Amino acid sequence: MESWKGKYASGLRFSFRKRYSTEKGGTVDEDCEVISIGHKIGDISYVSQEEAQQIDQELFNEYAYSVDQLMELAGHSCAVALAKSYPLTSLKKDATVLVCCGPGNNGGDGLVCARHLKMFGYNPSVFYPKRTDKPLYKNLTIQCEQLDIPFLSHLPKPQLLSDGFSYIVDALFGFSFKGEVRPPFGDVLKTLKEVTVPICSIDVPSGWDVEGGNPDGLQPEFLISLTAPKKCAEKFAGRYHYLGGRFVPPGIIQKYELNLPTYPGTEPCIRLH
Ligand SMILES: NC(=O)C1=CN([C@@H]2O[C@H](COP(=O)(O)OP(=O)(O)OC[C@H]3O[C@@H](n4cnc5c(N)ncnc54)[C@H](OP(=O)(O)O)[C@@H]3O)[C@@H](O)[C@H]2O)[C@@H](O)CC1
Ligand SMILES: [K+]
Repeated sequence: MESWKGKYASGLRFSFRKRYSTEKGGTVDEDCEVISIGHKIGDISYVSQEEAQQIDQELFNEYAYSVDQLMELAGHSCAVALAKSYPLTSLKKDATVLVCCGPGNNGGDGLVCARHLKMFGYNPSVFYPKRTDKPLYKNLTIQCEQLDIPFLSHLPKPQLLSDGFSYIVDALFGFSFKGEVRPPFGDVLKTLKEVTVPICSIDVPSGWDVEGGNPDGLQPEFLISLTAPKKCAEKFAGRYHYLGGRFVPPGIIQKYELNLPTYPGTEPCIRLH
């Protein structure tokens, strides 16, 4: 398992020696290492909502990535992390999965993830209640439809969901979620809270404050943080926490003093715990 334990290779690394005076008048030296200013070794970065949005904008505006590119990498890393956590052989024979997609880019990640899950041999369905007319989302929807991925017209009751799906991917809201949940998503979140199969959240557990979390909200079993974990991820108590979205350039890591683990080999994701 490529689990990560306090090892950092990205960001800036500083070694220095601290000298302390002792009560008896002598001195004691201590070797210290700091990875990225402000973070002690062993600390992983958790970014604020504002930082996440700034990084997002910089990737598009300064680094010239398109949203399609990053969404493809992000959604692919989600599908890989899910396949590692819930291998086909561990699921019921038909390996049915429901992907719930929201109106923004988190929902777009969900559509990409559904497509890759299908390519990996899973049997995804999509629930996508609030669509946009933007070509990117229309294309992602057509790509799924062309793979015979069903789109549900309504969300079944919790019992039916628990009986019908091995796990449910929560791609409703990511780092731009703010305030009280607005319709129709209040009912969706209420239903998801009652299912007994694992909930797997992309980037932020939906309905959680991006920084403060939500002790009364969804309690996912799986979370994949994209780019860098958001502050609310410190409150994640589920079984699988992954980092994905292996596209953060060194300039962003340095500017935002990000302390992130090194992805092993060619992996698009890494398990944090
Ligand atoms: N660079 C990266 O790291 C990359 C990030 N990526 C992904 O993008 C995600 C961020 O996407 P995002 O900015 O589009 O916002 P997201 O969180 O999907 O939600 C916005 C939508 O939610 C709605 N909404 C908000 N609050 C609400 C409420 N209380 N109740 C109801 N609705 C509410 C809001 O509605 P509106 O305010 O417009 O009415 C809007 O429609 C990020 O988490 C990651 O998954 C990757 O794709 C690529 C690389
Ligand atoms: K989510």
